[in-house]
Parts: sequence; structure tokens; C-alpha cells
Amino acid sequence: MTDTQKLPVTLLAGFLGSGKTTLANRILSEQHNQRIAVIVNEFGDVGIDGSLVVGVEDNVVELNNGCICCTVRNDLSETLSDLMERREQFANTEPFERVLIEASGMASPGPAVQTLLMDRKLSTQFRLDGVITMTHAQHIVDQLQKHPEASEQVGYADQIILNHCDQSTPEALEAAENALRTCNREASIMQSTRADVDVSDLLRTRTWEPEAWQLARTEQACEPDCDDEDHDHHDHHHGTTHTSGVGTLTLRLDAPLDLNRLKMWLLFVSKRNSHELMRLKGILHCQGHEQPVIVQGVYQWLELQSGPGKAPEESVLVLIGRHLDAEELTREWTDCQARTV
Ligand SMILES: Nc1nc2c(ncn2[C@@H]2O[C@H](COP(=O)(O)OP(=O)(O)OP(=O)(O)O)[C@@H](O)[C@H]2O)c(=O)[nH]1
Repeated sequence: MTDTQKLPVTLLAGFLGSGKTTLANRILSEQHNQRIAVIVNEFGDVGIDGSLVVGVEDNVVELNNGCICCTVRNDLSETLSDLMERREQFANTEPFERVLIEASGMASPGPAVQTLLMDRKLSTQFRLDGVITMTHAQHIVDQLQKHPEASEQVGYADQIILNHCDQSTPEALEAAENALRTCNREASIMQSTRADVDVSDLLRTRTWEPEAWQLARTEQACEPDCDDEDHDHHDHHHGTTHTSGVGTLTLRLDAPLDLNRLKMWLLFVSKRNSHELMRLKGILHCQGHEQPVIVQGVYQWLELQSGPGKAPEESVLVLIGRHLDAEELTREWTDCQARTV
């Protein structure tokens, strides 16, 4: 199966009470023209409206908007394999085209992300499309300080939803956005009340596809003298002590990199014990490569591949993790520069 034929999977993370189930319920009950298989922990939690149900079989409930809902069986791999079998068995009916997994409120998304990327069978059928993290606008600042799981959920996110806005003052919302930005500079943030987001927009993340990421970087790019604070000028974001040590480091280089040296360094960095590298993404200009080299990583899993189009003038590598040593990593990154140009 090619990458474009694989079923996209969105992981929905977020701390207890942030609004994950409310969003899952919205997806299952709204008419949005997307056939999504939603995996939840408990049917009872979602409280599916009986009038929307068109069929029930085993632990799968079919809804009238084309979505289906099921609970996790023994583990995630087994649940996804069962879903895929069901999809093939019912080939004459319109099959679901995306999977959304609601993760547990106290869990880091790390293991589920790793399962999707590294499980041999699953990775031939599914592709991780993105991580959406739900946050409680009133409590997230406190949760980021006190609970490492909350900072990991934010650290992994491609899209953050700042929910419970109705219960928050404008000052608290600003503080929440700042804390989220400290933890993860790369994710986009949308505000909501009772998860009232546009489902189609939300699920169009495609952050794990090189083209989409490249486009996002191009849109963010700005002139050196630009003073727009939304843009990404700084290499390191400070204040990680307020986010259980989780922070983002953006490394840039406007000279070509030596791909072999870079690979060795990335392997070394992903295994280093002094920090915990959660995510790594980059679009790089490597010597002798006309196309961009795209790098993606989660914990110790790393993937390098050629991207579409021309190599960028400037290489950008984003690292999100706990206790990242900006000075040391910047020095080592710079050392990956090709020696002879
Ligand atoms: N006032 C208000 N209540 C909300 C909002 N979003 C969700 N809720 C309520 O908050 C409670 C928790 O929401 P859930 O969707 O169950 O949160 P969750 O993240 O699934 O929670 P866990 O299952 O504990 O992880 C429920 O009673 C929701 O109805 C919101 O934006 N504003």
C-alpha cells in the first residue's frame, strides 16, 4: 500500500476533563460528510444519541452520518486490525476513510504514536495524520506545571484546541496560550467552547506529510527585520520550567548540511539520556541533494526521505522534548554543516 492509500489516523489527546469526549460526540453526531471511525475508551462516556444509530454489531455502533464508533478491545493494535478487517468485509458499503482515536486523559500520546509508526503490520495499513490535543483553558497553565503527562500531550500536538473558553477570562486565555506556546511553538491553536470546532478543518491537518509541513513552513517564513511576534524568529523558547521541562528548540542553518554526519548526529541525539526527545521534524538542504531532505522522528524512531520540490535555502530542524540543552544541540547541529561547498 502506498502512503496515500493508507488510512489516516488522528490521535485525540488531552488531560482529564478537557473535552475529548465532547469532540468525539460532535464528530459522531454532526453531518460533516466525512466517514470517520472513532475509537473511544467507553461507549457510556460518549452517550451516543440513540436516534442517530443505524446499526450495532459486536462493539461497533454505526451512525447516520456515515461514522462508526467502537471501544478499544485489548489493545490499540488489535482494535485497529479488527476495524480494518471489518472495513474489508463490508466492501460493498461506503467504507470509513479516517480513524480518530480518543486517548486516555492521563496518558502521554507517545506510546500510541510509536505503535502507529513502528508496528510492522499497522504501519502498512495506517498513517499517522496528526495529534490533536484538547486543553482546558482555565486549568492548563496549572496542569502544565504539575503534570508531566499534560506537557507531553501538548508537546506532541500538531493542533491544540483551547476548550472551555466560556469559563475563562481574556487574561486567563492569554496566559493559557502563552504557556502552550512555551511548550510547543509549532502547533496551531484554536479556541472553542464545548468543542465547537469545524470538524472538516480540524481533520485536515496532514502534518506528517512532507508537503503539508513544507507549506506551513513557507507560510510562516518572514523577512529578517520582521517584528511580527507570531513568526518564528527565536531559536529557543524559554520558560520550560513552567511546562515540566518540555520545550521547543528550532535550529536553522543557511549553509548545506552533510547528510551522513547529520544522520549520525540525529541517531545519537535520539538516544541521548540527558534529555527526552519527543518529536523531531525538519526540512533540510543537504549537500549533493537537489530536493529537500525531510526528517521526522518520535523518541528513537527516525525517518529521512526526499521531499518534493527544490531544497530550501535554509534548513530548519524542530525538536520538541524535555530538558533540551539548547547550547549543546545548537553547537552540534552547526557542526553538521558540509565542510566543502
Ligand atoms: N462549560 C463548558 N463545559 C464543557 C466544555 N467542554 C466540555 N465541557 C463539559 O466538561 C465535562 C468534561 O468533558 P469531556 O468531553 O467528558 O472531557 P474528556 O476530556 O473526555 O474527559 P475524560 O474522559 O475525563 O478524559 C463534561 O461535562 C462536558 O460536558 C466547554 O467548553 N465549556
